[in-house]
Amino acid sequence: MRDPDRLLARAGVRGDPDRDQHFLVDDRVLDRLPTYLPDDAEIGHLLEVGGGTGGLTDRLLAKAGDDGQVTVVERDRDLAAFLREEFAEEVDEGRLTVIEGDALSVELPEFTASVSNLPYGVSSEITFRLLPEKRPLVLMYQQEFAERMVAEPGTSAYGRLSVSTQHYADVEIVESIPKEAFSPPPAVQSAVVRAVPREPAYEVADEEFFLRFVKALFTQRRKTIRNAIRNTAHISGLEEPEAVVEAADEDVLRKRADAMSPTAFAELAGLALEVGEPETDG
Ligand SMILES: C[S@@+](CC[C@H](N)C(=O)[O-])C[C@H]1O[C@@H](n2cnc3c(N)ncnc32)[C@H](O)[C@@H]1O
Repeated sequence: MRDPDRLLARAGVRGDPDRDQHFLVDDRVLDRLPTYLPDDAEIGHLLEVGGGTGGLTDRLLAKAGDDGQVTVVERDRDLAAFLREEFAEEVDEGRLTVIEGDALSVELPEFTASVSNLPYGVSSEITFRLLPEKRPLVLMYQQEFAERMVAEPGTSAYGRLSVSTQHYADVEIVESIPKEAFSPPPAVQSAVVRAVPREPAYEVADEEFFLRFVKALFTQRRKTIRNAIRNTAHISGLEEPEAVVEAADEDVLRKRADAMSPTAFAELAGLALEVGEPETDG
């Protein structure tokens, strides 16, 4: 395996925190990251968002093996050029593709799994690009963000992020990473989250509405669901919030958003779609 300190030296860069550049320089952490993929994950095509100086790219190429491939998306032009040069052999063999561009807007390949140390400034947006692809993900975040993703109902960290993440996948924090594992060290501790996709317990016909509805109800997390549905129709886009209140179970209406499981949210969103006449973008 390539030494991450040497890669950093060869790349001749200093990570720039303003551009979300914190490079992993701890060999042991780098070695462990791919091992967090579930045992039955398909390894054929691994995606890495934010390649940096290539420490993780190197491990992913080893994980993918001679028959597999890796695609790295890197926004920084110099780093993308460095990756192509450093891994020239793998690029020539067709085992590595380096896409220079913004992971929020470039076309992503059909990957089978992703392992990435995400740019923290756009963690949320990237996560919601990757989750709907329904592939296993091992992603690194700021600790506090990771805790919100995996939080359970009734806890202070539970919110919109927890519900919308857990709708798509079973998620858990598999490791916390100290700042010293990075160069330059970020301001806060990091955590690795494993997300294993599964069929939602309740499929909502319009996912965009579901996410908007959850967002709306959490703007009033201290109110009952009954009042939150009524008060947030301008956010959820429900034309007939009262019809939803009439059709929903009393047990649900009495709860607060932070006590509702992701499945309960999905069921309520399904009902709201049926009777609440939500506005649609189309
Ligand atoms: C936290 S660093 C991780 C680098 C490397 N994977 C590692 O673990 O050492 C994030 C990387 O993402 C890149 N980056 C930042 N914003 C990006 C974006 N919107 N799209 C693609 N790459 C981005 C940065 O230039 C940086 O190299």
